[in-house]
Amino acid sequence: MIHLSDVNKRFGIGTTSISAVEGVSLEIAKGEIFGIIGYSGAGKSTLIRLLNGLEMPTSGSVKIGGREISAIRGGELREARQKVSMIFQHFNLLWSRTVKENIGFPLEIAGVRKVERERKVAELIELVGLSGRENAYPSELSGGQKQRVGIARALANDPEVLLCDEATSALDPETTDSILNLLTDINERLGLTIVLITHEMHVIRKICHRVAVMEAGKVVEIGNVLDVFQAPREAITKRFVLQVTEPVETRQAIAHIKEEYPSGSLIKLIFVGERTEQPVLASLIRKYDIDVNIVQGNISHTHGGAYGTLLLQLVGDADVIAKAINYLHEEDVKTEVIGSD
Ligand SMILES: Nc1ncnc2c1ncn2[C@@H]1O[C@H](COP(=O)(O)OP(=O)(O)OP(=O)(O)O)[C@@H](O)[C@H]1O
Repeated sequence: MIHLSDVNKRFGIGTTSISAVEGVSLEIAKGEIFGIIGYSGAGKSTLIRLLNGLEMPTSGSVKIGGREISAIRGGELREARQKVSMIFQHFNLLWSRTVKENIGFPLEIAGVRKVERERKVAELIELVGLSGRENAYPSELSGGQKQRVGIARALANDPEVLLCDEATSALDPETTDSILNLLTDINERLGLTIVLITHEMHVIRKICHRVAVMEAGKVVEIGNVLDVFQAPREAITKRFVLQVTEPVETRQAIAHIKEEYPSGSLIKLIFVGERTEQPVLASLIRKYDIDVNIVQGNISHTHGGAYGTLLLQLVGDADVIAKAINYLHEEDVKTEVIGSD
């Protein structure tokens, strides 16, 4: 559906030019939810703007549905752009228009007749769960409802690709989840390809099939979300994964435990897929003469399956602890020793 080949985008001229996107090649399949994560300035917005033809690459090729966006102009480019819609962090709604009128706006521009427009708007209002709010103005809506209007408006022209630019960054966690559920639902129902950019790993974990990590204009890591969670390669990816698996409180708790209980070993167990449901810990306690303290545990659900971590403090003879860790390996549970006396 989307094909980028060695795409570069530079801004400015001569020595003052800056490379916003550098040597990016990637393919996004039809119906995929693809996430691009990176810190501020990594080049995410520029990359997403290259996908809807708002920016043209300095070099390289950007193809959507087989059409070379960087090679077409005028009416053909406008038509290609209609196949790619976008939603924004701050919704970009028209404040003087009602929900209905905002959603119908792209249809009005496209010259769709009133009867047909009203039918389509009613269908979209139902799809995004805004029934009853048709005549409200944006100022009367919550953040989540505003984004629902943004989504409905983006879907009005039956796009093939939906680009989401930090679409949940201005929302609270609960509303974020409801919008992410809506995007998943739309992806499944309409087979829509979704490309989203974010700086939050939670968003990637919750809805994306694959993820690309961007740093200084380059894609430094790419893969299935579950694979990246299990085995992040780059330092920056590890930091993003920690956002979800080890929040700041956990890191503080680990530091505290290391101080309070300097004996034994502090280890992290990583469970993937079906392993998250097996009683490995109970067997460990039964089999080995060690004390086991549970420090923290959580399970994250991704599109590709479950991913869980458990932090344990093992206290006992060093060789028994080594045997216990070996047993965990035999049971296919990955471990990481965080500290030992
Ligand atoms: N129109 C422009 N002119 C000059 N420099 C630009 C332009 N747009 C982006 N840049 C620069 O390109 C780099 C990448 O910016 P970009 O906005 O794509 O990053 P980002 O990952 O989306 O960050 P953010 O989340 O803060 O928007 C930055 O150094 C930025 O200053």
